[in-house]
Formats: sequence, structure tokens, C-alpha cells
Amino acid sequence: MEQTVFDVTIIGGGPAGLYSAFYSGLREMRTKLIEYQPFLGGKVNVYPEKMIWDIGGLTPVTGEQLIQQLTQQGLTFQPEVVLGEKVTSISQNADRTFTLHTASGTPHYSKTIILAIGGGILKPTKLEIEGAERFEVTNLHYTVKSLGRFKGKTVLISGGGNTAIDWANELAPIAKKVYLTYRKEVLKGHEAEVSKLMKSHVACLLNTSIVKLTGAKGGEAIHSVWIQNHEDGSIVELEVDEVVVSHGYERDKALLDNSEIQMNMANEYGVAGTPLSETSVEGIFAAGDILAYEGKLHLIAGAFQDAANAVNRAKQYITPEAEAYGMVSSHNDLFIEKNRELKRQLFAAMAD
Ligand SMILES: Cc1cc2nc3c(=O)[nH]c(=O)nc-3n(C[C@H](O)[C@H](O)[C@H](O)COP(=O)(O)OP(=O)(O)OC[C@H]3O[C@@H](n4cnc5c(N)ncnc54)[C@H](O)[C@@H]3O)c2cc1C
Repeated sequence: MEQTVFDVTIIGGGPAGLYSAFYSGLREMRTKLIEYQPFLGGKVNVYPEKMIWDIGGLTPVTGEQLIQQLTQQGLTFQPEVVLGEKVTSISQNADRTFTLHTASGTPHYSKTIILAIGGGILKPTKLEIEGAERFEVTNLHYTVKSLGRFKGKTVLISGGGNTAIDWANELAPIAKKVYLTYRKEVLKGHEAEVSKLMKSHVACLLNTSIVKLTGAKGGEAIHSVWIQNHEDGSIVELEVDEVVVSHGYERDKALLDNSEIQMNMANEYGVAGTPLSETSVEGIFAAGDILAYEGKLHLIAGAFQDAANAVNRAKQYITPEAEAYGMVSSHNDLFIEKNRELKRQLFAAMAD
């Protein structure tokens, strides 16, 4: 059976990938999006209940709401979406199209590719305590999926970066007691969040690490955590209900190595005139956290700008005579009918 060659295939369904999917639809490109996880949203799934304040034009939304909105927008032009599929390598064919090879063995074909893979496939760095994995089904967590679970409980958080501090601040008002253990002397989070933490009732145990977990009556839930102080070697045993570990993530970026793709080195130094979405392979572009260039914003807002750039470059690669930049959306014929419908709904709501 002959396989469809898409105009653009986006690898990664986080903010950069979803906005790329929207934008490529806007530029009338036949689009496919492939995501390793069985769900869309990328890294935002790590913080579904966190309030996000710093996206232009959006009043605070939770991570979960943002995923919903990003997904709705990303699917506006009905791209083909493949979930639960890992792209393992990319090769170029004689006619300059690309084949994307996958873990399942199903190949995908495309004229251009946008790498929106963030830091790669994310796997949380696990606690290095023998047997700790058996508690993962009960009360050892590597992400905070629902704040409600921690209400009225004694929680120990391990870590000292932004994520650990954000979680400590979110849990402080609802948990019975929050401990934070961090192996270093100084916390690494944003200043405002660290100040908030210091003013809260969270007990910060700096220069300490978890050395042992004890199960309740030898059972499958952690009952107490042993914390060692690095300065004097002393150990305290804390009784806890829940343990949250935020030691960062291991990133699977094998796709780039397997495919011999380098992010354009010029980008890192911000060489004037070099399109920032370019990679070392013509026809393969990049957007979002995977990029590193001077002034790159490793935030959701930054991912959107990168995505539009990458799509515009892909469009021009396929159709050199196409406009280098897309038009403002209000000038786009594709929205005329959609605008009419939205206005109809709005007036109907006002009349009610
Ligand atoms: C705890 C935390 C809080 C944050 N808070 C904020 C905030 O308040 N405001 C803000 O602006 N930013 C925040 N950020 C940063 C923001 O989440 C990222 O900048 C953003 O998600 C980057 O989007 P992306 O699409 O480039 O990458 P990602 O969101 O990482 O998405 C990449 C996707 O690609 C997929 N993928 C990777 N490799 C492959 C492959 N080989 N095959 C198939 N799929 C693949 C991954 O599974 C993933 O879904 C926060 C980050 C964290 C960790």
C-alpha cells in the first residue's frame, strides 16, 4: 500500500508541537504529529494543577486547562495525530523526502520535519535507595498529579530546584506538615518562590538526603524516611504519609544521535541572519525547548514563537515562492466561516 507523504511531520506533542500543528494548518500544509506518550501536552503534564501566570494574553490557567486549550487549538486543522509512538531515527530518501523510523516498526514519510522534542523523552530521575520502586504503587511520587491527595497529610519533598519548591509552596497551605530535604546548602528555585517558601511553615532540611525508607509494618507504603545530615552525619527518622521526589529528569535524546542531526551551532551564538529554527539537515527544523540560541526563552511563550518560525521555514522549503511569514489570522480566509460561527455563539450567549 502506498504511504502518504505529509508536507510536515512534527515530532513531539508539547506546546511547541501543538502550536506548530496549528500554524502549519494555517499555512495549508498536510500535517502529521507523532508523540511518544499516550497523551498530548508534553512537559505540562508534569504540573497539571500548577497555575501558569506567564503566557501573554492568558489570565492564570492550570496546566491541565492549558493542555486542553493547546490541544483544541493544535487540532483546529485536523492534523493526523499518532500517540504512543517513539520516533527512533530519521533518514533521507533519494527524492529528498524523509522516512521517520519508529519503535513500533511503522515508517512515516514526510517532505519536512519539525523537531519539537523538548529535552527528549522525559523519565524522572529515580530515588537511589534499594527497593524504593516497590513504594511507587503507594505513596512514593515523582510528580504531583493531584493536590487533593495530600490534604491534611504529612509530606516529605526531596529536591531543591524550581519544581520541588513550587510543589512545597502549593502543598504548604493544604498539607498537615511539609518537610523539604535538599542535598545542597542553597535552594535553586526562583527568588520569589524561595522567599515564599522561607516565610511558610515548610521545614527546610538543607544539606541532607534520604538514606532509608521504612515500610509500614514491612508493608507496601512508606511509613518513615531516614534523613542524613551531610555536615555531622546525624540521622533523623521522620514519620510521613507521602513522599514526593523531584530530582530532575533523565532525557532520552537518542533520536538526534541516531539520525546524525545537530542543532545548528550558529544558533547557540545567535549569529545574525541565521534562522533560529534551522538544524544541520536541510528540511528538518526545530522548535521549543530543544533549541538553544542566545536569548532563547525556555518557556511556553518562547515555544510559540519558535513554532511559527519553524513552520514558515518548512513552508518555504517546500514552496520557495510562498510568503516567508504567515498573515495575521484575521486576514486568513480559513477563519471566515469559523469567525461567523463563534460570533453567532457569542451573540446567542449575550441574548440569554
Ligand atoms: C515543573 C515545571 C513547571 C513549569 N512551569 C512553567 C510556567 O509556569 N510557565 C512557562 O512558560 N513554562 C513553564 N515550564 C516550562 C515549559 O513546560 C516548557 O518550556 C515547555 O513545555 C516546552 O515545550 P516543548 O513543546 O518544547 O517541549 P515539551 O513540553 O518537553 O514536549 C516535548 C514532547 O516531545 C515528545 N518526544 C520527545 N522525543 C520524542 C520522540 N523521539 N518521539 C516521539 N515523541 C517525542 C515528549 O514525549 C514530549 O511530549 C515549566 C516546566 C516544568 C518542568
